[in-house]
Amino acid sequence: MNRHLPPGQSLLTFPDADKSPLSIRAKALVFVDPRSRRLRGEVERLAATDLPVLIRGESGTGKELLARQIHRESGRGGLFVALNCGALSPTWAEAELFGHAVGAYAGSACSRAGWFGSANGGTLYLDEIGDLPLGLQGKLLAALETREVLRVGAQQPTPVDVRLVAASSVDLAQAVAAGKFSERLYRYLDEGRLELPALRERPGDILPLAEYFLGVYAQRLGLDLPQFGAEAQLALERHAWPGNTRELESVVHFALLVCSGDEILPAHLNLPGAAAPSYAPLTIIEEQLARLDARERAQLQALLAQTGA
Ligand SMILES: Nc1ncnc2c1ncn2[C@@H]1O[C@H](COP(=O)(O)OP(=O)(O)OP(=O)(O)O)[C@@H](O)[C@H]1O
Repeated sequence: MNRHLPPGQSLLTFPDADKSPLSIRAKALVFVDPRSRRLRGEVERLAATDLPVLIRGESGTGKELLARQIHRESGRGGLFVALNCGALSPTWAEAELFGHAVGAYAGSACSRAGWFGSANGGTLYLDEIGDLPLGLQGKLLAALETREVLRVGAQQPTPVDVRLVAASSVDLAQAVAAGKFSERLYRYLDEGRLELPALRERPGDILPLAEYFLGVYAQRLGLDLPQFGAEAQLALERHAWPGNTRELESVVHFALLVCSGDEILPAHLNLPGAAAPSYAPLTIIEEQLARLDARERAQLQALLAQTGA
């Protein structure tokens, strides 16, 4: 694994990853491209402060992994609580985020802390913060600034100490200009800004990430570790990766599953424009043949023989 990684800070492994609440995938951060290495320095600097952080980056670039790293390096003892703002229920968003008191709703026999309260002493990661309803944006800012939260139906505020790390795939400055995002919350978040470039803008990360994922999946699936052939490496480097690191991870996972030898070829990557994989059409043809009667099968086989398939 990581045969081509240069020595030094390129792979940051999490020693206690198995014991931590981090996802099974998040066992390391691969930073090889000069832009990623610069980012690594900014992450270290911001993690040591108590500043809120806004991570801007396309979907699948690794924003959540970066947010987890900020929490890890901050030394905050509480939980890392991750929430996608687009997944909040339109009806219950306030109670989901800020919690509720006993009896706030019919049948609510106990109080709940909500996502915000659950991150007390830790870090609240709000993905796609631009999707947070405008009314809640003001309440979020008030809770962060006063370090108190008023649960739905409560008479008294509850003290909370939460560090916010937010992420957005859209330009929040434009959302502010369009009246869709609170300017005050934007200014609050803008104190700690991290730009996570798209994978195509940090090409030096592509092969190290691919090798890292190959090693992770080979180990997890108990498979021998193949190598990326020179042409496959070129295909990986040439692809534009619209789905960023998440897309690369699934391409590598797929390649490992369909590669039968010890070398991954461009066809195994199944990238648009790459050589057509040899296994898929054959499988489809075999399936089709099995469904036909003897006469149809003979006709199709004759046709295939003519076309050379
Ligand atoms: N530098 C990296 N090193 C190792 N793995 C990475 C790196 N960046 C991203 N990944 C992996 O890529 C996948 C996508 O990352 P993540 O979920 O953090 O992206 P995201 O930007 O938060 O995506 P979304 O915007 O869709 O929520 C995850 O499996 C993550 O572990």
